[in-house]
Amino acid sequence: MVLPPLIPMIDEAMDSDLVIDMQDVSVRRGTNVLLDQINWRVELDERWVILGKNGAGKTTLLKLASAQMHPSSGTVTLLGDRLGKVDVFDLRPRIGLASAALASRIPPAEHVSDIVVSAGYSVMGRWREAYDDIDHDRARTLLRQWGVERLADRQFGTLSEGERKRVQICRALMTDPELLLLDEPAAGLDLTGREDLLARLSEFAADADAPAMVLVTHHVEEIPRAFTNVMMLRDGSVVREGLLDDQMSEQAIFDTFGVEVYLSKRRGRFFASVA
Ligand SMILES: Nc1ncnc2c1ncn2[C@@H]1O[C@H](COP(=O)(O)OP(=O)(O)OP(=O)(O)O)[C@@H](O)[C@H]1O
Repeated sequence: MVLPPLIPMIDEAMDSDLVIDMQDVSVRRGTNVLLDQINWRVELDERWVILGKNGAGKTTLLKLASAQMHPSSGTVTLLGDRLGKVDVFDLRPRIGLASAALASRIPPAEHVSDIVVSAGYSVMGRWREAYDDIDHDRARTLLRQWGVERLADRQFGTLSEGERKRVQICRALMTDPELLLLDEPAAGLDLTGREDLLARLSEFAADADAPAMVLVTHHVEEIPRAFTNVMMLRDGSVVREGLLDDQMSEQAIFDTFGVEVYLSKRRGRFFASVA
């Protein structure tokens, strides 16, 4: 009798810390190849930054990682469930997502506390659901942790861009997700707003109880301290992938962005200027 191979099955079953597993993933639209043969594994204790210029495929990658899109080919497994074989409506509450596209769907008159508390029901704002005290307590705690508790009763449309970003992160964390995806969280912020947000993200990323994190950005200056890994994308293909300190180099930036830079690292942060 021929026994089935046991070892690969055991490996897969035991790796419960594997949050994202993409194998040979491509996304095509007509003749456009948005992502080409991506292989990517994210573990629970990892904090990834996705770097690339406009059109590199970063948002497409996040759409796969947030179960908003299926690949044209290859396999995407999120939190142990394979896309195509799982009800994405069960999966999505386990994944927190903050992006400009989501923010643009928040009605300006919606109250901050309602935007956060309603995340558990995958609706925007209060709708007609009745929430438990425990939900309201969690929303308040998150708003306090991210420094925006005083805004709980304000309408979203009256907030500054920096305040909006932090409220979106609170909403993304409301369901206590195992994976947090942040699409350009520092975009549109002034220096103070950016540095405040990065400090908070750095502190959060260093917390061993925080979820796995993936942050998309165009700028190396926007990589928070305590981030561990990087994927650099260009034209839908991976240019570099691995530990941040191993992969970040002037050559890697040139290969990704097509521009020569001086790259430095100061107090745990990267800085690039054109050479
Ligand atoms: N539905 C579609 N049909 C055809 N091409 C598309 C479609 N959606 C996206 N693209 C193209 O795929 C490429 C990757 O888009 P994507 O939004 O993932 O890039 P990005 O790295 O997030 O860019 P940015 O930094 O500007 O947000 C772009 O060239 C875009 O024009």
